[in-house]
Amino acid sequence: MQDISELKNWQYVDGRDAISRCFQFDDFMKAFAFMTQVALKAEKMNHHPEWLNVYNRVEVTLTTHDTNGVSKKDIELAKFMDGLVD
Ligand SMILES: C[C@H](O)[C@H](O)[C@H]1CNC2=NC(N)=NC(=O)C2=N1
Repeated sequence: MQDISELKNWQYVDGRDAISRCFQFDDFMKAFAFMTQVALKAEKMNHHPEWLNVYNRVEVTLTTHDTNGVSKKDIELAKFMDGLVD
């Protein structure tokens, strides 16, 4: 298990070696702009989130399929997302 103590708004998903955070925005377009920025970073990293968008909310779950658990790539992508909103 990776140390996620520095990721203040993320938590381990029950029953999975994965971490998640729910982001809430003013409206859909701000949520989608966030997702667009993350998508570009994910593609650059070749490391992609599992996420659900409902209107102004984006629920993100991060885990690494290749290693069946949370890896440093997940921590890096989580920090990137936090940097966009916090
Ligand atoms: C072949 C493999 O699917 C690719 O290297 C990338 C694509 N994006 C990925 N994203 C995530 N979350 N985990 C992976 O292991 C992963 N692998």
